[in-house]
Amino acid sequence: MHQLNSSGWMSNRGRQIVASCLVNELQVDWRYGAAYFEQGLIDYDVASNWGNWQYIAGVGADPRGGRHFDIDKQSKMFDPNKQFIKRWQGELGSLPSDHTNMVDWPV
Ligand SMILES: Cc1cc2nc3c(=O)[nH]c(=O)nc-3n(C[C@H](O)[C@H](O)[C@H](O)COP(=O)(O)OP(=O)(O)OC[C@H]3O[C@@H](n4cnc5c(N)ncnc54)[C@H](O)[C@@H]3O)c2cc1C
Repeated sequence: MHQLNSSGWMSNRGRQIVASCLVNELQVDWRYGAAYFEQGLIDYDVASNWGNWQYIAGVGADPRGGRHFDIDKQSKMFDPNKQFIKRWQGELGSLPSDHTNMVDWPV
């Protein structure tokens, strides 16, 4: 979220992970996340954004559930040396890796 907030961009994997986190760990209505991405993404596109949020939330045209990303597993697979986390985590850098909160979300 720090990357999105400061640059307006995030990788596809990052978007999927934070969307899953908002919906599953934080139990927030996916539409708040989609609206937040809409105002923050430099490549915002109505169909890609809202369609991908629906996909992660398991609603819409393809309402299959179970798209819950395991944050620790994703981190170990794609950021094993925690370079990305260290680069973007900012003031949360000293907290445990399993720490999730709403500090960067507009809720
Ligand atoms: C929750 C969420 C919101 C998103 N919102 C947007 C958005 O507002 N605008 C947007 O352009 N993309 C959106 N995407 C799709 C995707 O994240 C970006 O297109 C991708 O990150 C762009 O990076 P890239 O150019 O390196 O693409 P690459 O990963 O190299 O892919 C090449 C091209 O394929 C297309 N593409 C790749 N993955 C997706 C995908 N999951 N859905 C649709 N197209 C894809 C893009 O046009 C991209 O330029 C969203 C994805 C998620 C999970």
